[in-house]
Amino acid sequence: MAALDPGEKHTLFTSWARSQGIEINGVAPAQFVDRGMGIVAAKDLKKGDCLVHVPTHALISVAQDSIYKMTFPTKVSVHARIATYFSLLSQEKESPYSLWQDVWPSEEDFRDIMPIYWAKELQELLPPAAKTMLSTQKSNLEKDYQTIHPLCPTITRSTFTYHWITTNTRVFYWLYPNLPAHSPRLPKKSRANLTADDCYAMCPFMDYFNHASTGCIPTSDAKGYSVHADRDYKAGEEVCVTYGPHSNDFLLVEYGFILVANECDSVPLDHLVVPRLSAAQVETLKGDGFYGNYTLSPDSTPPVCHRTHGVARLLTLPERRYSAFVGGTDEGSADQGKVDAFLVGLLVEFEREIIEILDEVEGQGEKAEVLVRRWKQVQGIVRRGVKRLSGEIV
Ligand SMILES: C[S@@+](CC[C@H](N)C(=O)[O-])C[C@H]1O[C@@H](n2cnc3c(N)ncnc32)[C@H](O)[C@@H]1O
Repeated sequence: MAALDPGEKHTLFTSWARSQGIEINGVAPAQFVDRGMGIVAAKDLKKGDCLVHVPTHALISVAQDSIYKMTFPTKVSVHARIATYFSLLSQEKESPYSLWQDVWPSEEDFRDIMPIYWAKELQELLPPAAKTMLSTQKSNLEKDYQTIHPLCPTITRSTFTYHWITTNTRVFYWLYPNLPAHSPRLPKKSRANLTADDCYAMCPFMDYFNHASTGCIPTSDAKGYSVHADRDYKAGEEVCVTYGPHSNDFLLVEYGFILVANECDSVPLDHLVVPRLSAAQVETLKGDGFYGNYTLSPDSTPPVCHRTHGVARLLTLPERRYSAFVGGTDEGSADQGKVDAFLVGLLVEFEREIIEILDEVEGQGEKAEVLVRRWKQVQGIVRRGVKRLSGEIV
C-alpha cells in the first residue's frame, strides 16, 4: 500500500528533476511499507505511455564533464569513480545534486537490508550462492576503496561504502550511445572494449522505480533513458521496472530484498556437487566446459540444468557414458533413472541441512527475518526438485 503524499523532500526533488529536463508523465514517487520509495500511477495509464524520460545531459556517468575531468588513473573502476564523485559531493556545503541525495535511502536503511552491512554471524547464515556473491561484492568494494583512498584520503571508508552501495543499487546500464565509438570519454576509449562494469549511469528520478520480474523495461538511446508502460495501470497502482532475470539470492545481495514469487529463481548446487569431485574429474569437467554453475530451477523442464546432468553422469556412470552425453552422441535417456536417483539423494541431503540451518536462522530473531524467508524458499525449491526428479509430480 503506497502513501501518495511522500513528503516535502520528494516534492522538492521532483520539481528539481523537471527543471533538469526530466519528463515525468502521470506517475509520482510514493512511500511503501516494505520497500522504501517507489513509483505509482498518478492517473490511469495506457500501455505504451512514456512515463519517464531522462535526457542524456541529466545522466551521471564517467563521460560527463564533472567526473571526466577528475582524471582518475585507468585502474580505477567506473563504479569507484561514481562512488567517489558522490562521496566528495557529500562533503561539500553545496552539491548540485543535494535534492536528489536527500531522497536516497540512508546508511541506517542499508544496515537493515543490505547483507554487506550485516554482522558476520548473520552473513554466515546466507545460502551458499548468496554467500559467494557477497564475498565477490566485498572484494570488489575493498579493491575500489584501496585504489581510491590514496587519491582521496578525506573520503572515509564508511562514506565510500555508502556511496558505492548507493551506486550499486541505483545504477542503470548505459552504453554511451551518444558518443562516437572511439571517444576519449569512453572508459576504455573504444566501445568494443567495454564490459558491463564500464557501462554505468545514474539516472535521477528513474532510480525511484522498484523491481518486479514482469514490469516495464527501461530503454536507452542517444537521447537518454526512458520508461514506457508495459501494460495499462489504474491510478494508485505501483509501476515497477525489471532489473533483469535475477534469482532471489542475487536480489538479496545486490539490492537487499527478495521477491515472494520469482519466476527467475533457482538454487545453485555447486556446494553439494563440487566437494564430491576428484581432481581428475574437475580437470575433465573443465576441459568439457562442464565445471560449476550446477542449477536447480523449480519450474523448468528438466528441473536441473544440462551441466548438472553432465556432472551427475560423471559421478555415477562409467566415464564413456558421461563422454557420450557431453559430446552429444547419446542424449542419455537409458541412464536417466540412475542419474535422477543420484540427484534425489543429493537434494535429500541438502534438505536435512536446510532444516538444521532454519533452526539456527529462526533463533536469530527479527534481524534474520529475510533469511528465514529465503531459506524457506530454498527448502520449497529443493522439495519440489525431489518430487519432480522422483516422478511424484511432473
Ligand atoms: C533503484 S532503488 C528503488 C527505489 C528505492 N526503493 C528507494 O527507496 O529509493 C532499488 C532499491 O529499492 C528496493 N527495492 C526495489 N524493488 C523492490 C522490491 N520488489 N521489493 C522490495 N524492495 C525493493 C531495494 O532496497 C533496492 O535496493
